[in-house]
Amino acid sequence: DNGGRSGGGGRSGALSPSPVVEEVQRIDVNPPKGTRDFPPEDMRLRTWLFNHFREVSRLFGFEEVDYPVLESEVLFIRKAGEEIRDQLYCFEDRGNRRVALRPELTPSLARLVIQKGKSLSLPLKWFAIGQCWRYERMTRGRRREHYQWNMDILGLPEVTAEAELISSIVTFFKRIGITESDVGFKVSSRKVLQEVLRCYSVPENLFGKVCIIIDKIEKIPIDEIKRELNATGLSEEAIEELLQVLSIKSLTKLEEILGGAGEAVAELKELFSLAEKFGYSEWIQFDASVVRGLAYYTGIVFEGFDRQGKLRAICGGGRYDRLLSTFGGDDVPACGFGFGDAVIVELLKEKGLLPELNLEVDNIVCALDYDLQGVAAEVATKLREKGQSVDLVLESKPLKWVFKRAARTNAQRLVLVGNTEWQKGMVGVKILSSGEQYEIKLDELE
Ligand SMILES: Nc1ccc(Br)nc1
Repeated sequence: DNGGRSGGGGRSGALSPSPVVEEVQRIDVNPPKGTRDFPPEDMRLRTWLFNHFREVSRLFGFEEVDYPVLESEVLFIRKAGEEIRDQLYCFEDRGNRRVALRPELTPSLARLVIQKGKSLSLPLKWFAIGQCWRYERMTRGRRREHYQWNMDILGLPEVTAEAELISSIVTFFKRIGITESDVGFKVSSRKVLQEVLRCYSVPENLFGKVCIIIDKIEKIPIDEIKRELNATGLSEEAIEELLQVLSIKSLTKLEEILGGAGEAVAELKELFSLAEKFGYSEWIQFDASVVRGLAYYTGIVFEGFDRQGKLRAICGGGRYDRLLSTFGGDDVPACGFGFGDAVIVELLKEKGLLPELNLEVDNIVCALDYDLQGVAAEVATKLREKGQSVDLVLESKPLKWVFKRAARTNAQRLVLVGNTEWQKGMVGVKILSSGEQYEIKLDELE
């Protein structure tokens, strides 16, 4: 029903009979397993979230970057037993190249920094929001893609970099109404682990593997953790000492155990002192059990958690000073974090903080006769040149239909182009919130 209005124009009511076509089997119109569509109402929430990511990144003076979602598989082949490796979305392309859909953004950043080499002036502060992938057996029915906000600082060995990154995440949380009573950061340093392992002369090359096993400490039974640690060659004594140290939740206690000479305690003390200055002391706590699940972290690590303990980690990050050399590049001190788009939405739902996001349009412009469609286009163009959004009705529709659409699109103003008014060079205007209506010359419309 095209509801044709008075006047010519528009297509005839009856469509010419379509040619006979064979029955077409309907395709599966759902997105591939583990992936999402973003219809308008979901896209509004995603845009709202990403706009906060971008605004915080801008406030902190970071530059936006991006990389291909498809990377050479070699970027992600690490032998530390990481889940991210086991679930790599990798395949052989038609040129017989081993490629992967990126599971994270940091290796791409490292690749680009090596590629740019000396042309980059350090320190660099880059941020990205990118879709990341995993290939997980759908038995667990979990998602295969998510968007991650990353912020990274390269070229700064000082702990001020980690302190700045945590400050940026706190800033983000505050902007969306999340407080320190909702969320905290568990902070530690892999140098704690390193210092314990060195006491038992555990070879450096086991460090990554041990970290990945320990990262599972709250996810699998402790006996399994001990078994896996034992399988790396750690002695029973070393395992016991390690687990003892990992249960420490106070920096003072850690200092008693490790002594004050090591880098781990010194760096963490500096971080907590900087947190005071940044004003987010209430948000962070030392927790030696935090190691994070990526093999390349070398120093301070942190993760955002919900204090009710209902959700998975909200975000996480840390220092990774040795990543570039694993790709044959010259090492550059580096730290960064990843912040996914899924857990944060669950948290906002939990806290009743999901924003009401409706479609907004300034004007809906409609010609009352199809012959005036050109004038309506002129009106729309003038308003758009003034920066006003216009939903231009592109067909002959009854006024009832126009009002219904105006209500659905939350249009602020209805501009009607009718012959009577247009004879006088005027258009009709109706303010939809108040019902006020008037005629006005086109060039006075603003
Ligand atoms: N790394 C990664 C990628 C995609 C999803 Br969903 N989760 C984790």
